Amino acid sequence: MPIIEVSGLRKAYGGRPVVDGVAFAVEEGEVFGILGPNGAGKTTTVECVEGLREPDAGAVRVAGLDPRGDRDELTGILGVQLQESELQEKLTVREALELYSAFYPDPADWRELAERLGLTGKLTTRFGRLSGGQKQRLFIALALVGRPRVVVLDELTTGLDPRARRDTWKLIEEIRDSGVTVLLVTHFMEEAQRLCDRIAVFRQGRVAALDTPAGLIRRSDGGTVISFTPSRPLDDGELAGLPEATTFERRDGRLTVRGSDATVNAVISLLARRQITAHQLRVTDSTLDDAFLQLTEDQEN
Ligand SMILES: Nc1ncnc2c1ncn2[C@@H]1O[C@H](COP(=O)(O)OP(=O)(O)OP(=O)(O)O)[C@@H](O)[C@H]1O
Repeated sequence: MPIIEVSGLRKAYGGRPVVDGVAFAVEEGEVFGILGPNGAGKTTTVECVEGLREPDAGAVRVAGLDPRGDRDELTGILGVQLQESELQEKLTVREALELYSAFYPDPADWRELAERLGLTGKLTTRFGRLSGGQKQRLFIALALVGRPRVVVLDELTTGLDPRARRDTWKLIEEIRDSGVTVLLVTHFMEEAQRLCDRIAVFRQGRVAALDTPAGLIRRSDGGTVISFTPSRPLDDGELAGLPEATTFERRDGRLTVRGSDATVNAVISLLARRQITAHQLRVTDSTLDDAFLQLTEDQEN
């Protein structure tokens, strides 16, 4: 049984639907990503999962519980990343951890969490004096202190420097490895590609696509990209005849061909047959960025 089930979810503000028939199911132990342009309905959806907003229609279940009807029970299962404003500036890290531990009957050892999150040296520091990255670590610790089965992280690494972001990714992987299910809203494609087992791409209040990162990339026309500067010009007719090639373009003498592995092999044998050398040859996979842009290109913000 999926640990999170959302079906037919609808929410409108002032008669304007912002979530319009969203459905997805998250399996226990997954890192499930929600991607989408600004205003696509991601936060509204996760807040319905958290029980913070009331859907107009549809059903949400977390471990079989109704997030609004079974709020008390849900608190023991679901860990939610806090927003900054929800902590007082003067609270120290230790006080915050102790306070939140007291909310749960069987909390995790907050000292161990602080250690795992690199906060041991900051226990007496007031919240208002923590850096952005340290605050994020504290929010993760607070989301985990109740030993949740599911954590919801909404734009967790926004505002973090590249190192803090990478450290946070490692943490999410550790959380996942300890068996916790993670629902992750993010705008960072690299983050989604690295962390998520599956991703729902939202567009205008609906799920435009739901697949693994690799599956989403495969669906886009991108595929594999080979680019090189040929030592002699290549004929358009020969390029057009390459198997599974979707597009080719020339810029400043450099040729870029999109297609599949078969296209790449055909390009290499064509070059060998014509005794053409490929300078600065690069073969890359198209990225989640490409897939995301294609899936969401017509959303009006
Ligand atoms: N309380 C509210 N009252 C009126 N409109 C709202 C309210 N909350 C959200 N909206 C609108 O609903 C739409 C979806 O908002 P939501 O926050 O769910 O989007 P999002 O996908 O999380 O966007 P972002 O990536 O910018 O965080 C937006 O157009 C937003 O302006």
